[in-house]
Amino acid sequence: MGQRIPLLEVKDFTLQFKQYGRGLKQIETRVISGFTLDVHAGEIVAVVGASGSGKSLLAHAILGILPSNAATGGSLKFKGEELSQSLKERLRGKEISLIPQSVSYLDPLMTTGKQIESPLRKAANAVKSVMNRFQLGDDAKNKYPFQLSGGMARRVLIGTALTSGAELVIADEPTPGLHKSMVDETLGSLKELAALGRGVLMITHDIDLAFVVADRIAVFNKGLTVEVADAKAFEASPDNVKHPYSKALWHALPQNGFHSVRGKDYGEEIDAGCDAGEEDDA
Ligand SMILES: Nc1ncnc2c1ncn2[C@@H]1O[C@H](COP(=O)(O)OP(=O)(O)OP(=O)(O)O)[C@@H](O)[C@H]1O
Ligand code: NI
Repeated sequence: MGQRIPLLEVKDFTLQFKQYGRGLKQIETRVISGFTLDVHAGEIVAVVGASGSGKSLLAHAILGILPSNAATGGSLKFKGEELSQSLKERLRGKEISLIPQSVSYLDPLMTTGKQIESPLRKAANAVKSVMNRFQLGDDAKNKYPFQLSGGMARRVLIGTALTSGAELVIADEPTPGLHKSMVDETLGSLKELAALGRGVLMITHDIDLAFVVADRIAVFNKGLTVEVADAKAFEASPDNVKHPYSKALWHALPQNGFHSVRGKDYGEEIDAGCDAGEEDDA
């Protein structure tokens, strides 16, 4: 990727929570330690890690939407500029867009059509094509979030991020519960964004999804990057990755024998399965 300045640069990033223990004693819990990663324009980088390992918090830190008891260290830069809270707020939804993990991020007071339209001003054609692509027909357009099924709400979130024109799209577990065809549309859309020169950070616990779209895969375990690997090489063989945790993720895949690795080395059971419950609205 040469000397180009990355779109997103995460360096020695740490995240901890202040919580009250017994007797009002404050304790700090470290969730992310020394995380380093960059995303260049035109590439898809996946962050793969187990549930509860801090992946969503990383996304929320980049967007400036962390809970108030969180404190961070290290550096987050967008196009070479340190991301202060005020810069994050200026970029959010414009140059940096999030496909959130939870559908509760939809604005309850805005119809589907308006949500998808809102990051833009008047690109009616773009809105229409996204609505068609994600099977959100004219009837969906006038619905409010409480009237949408889970799968439909998820498609609205994806559509909203796609029309935003953002240079960096962060997709936090974008596909659970979607039909296979919609999973393919979503992954295809992320690839198109990268082909258009945008950067995509895709967060997932499902390494197979990462193999389908990512150029590079950052393996994340308990808030630490254990390594950043070339996606194609990683998919081809566990010999192409260095860390035992990455190798174990590969072996845990169904097509590689489903060797679930019990956790004494990693502190948890590695689950490479996909939790894809089928979409509930068709
Ligand atoms: N406000 C908070 N105070 C204390 N701990 C928190 C807070 N919010 C999140 N955590 C903890 O931080 C950890 C990481 O959470 P996060 O949601 O980033 O995980 P994740 O990797 O996205 O998991 P999943 O794959 O399930 O989405 C969790 O163990 C969670 O309990
Ligand atoms: Ni998460």
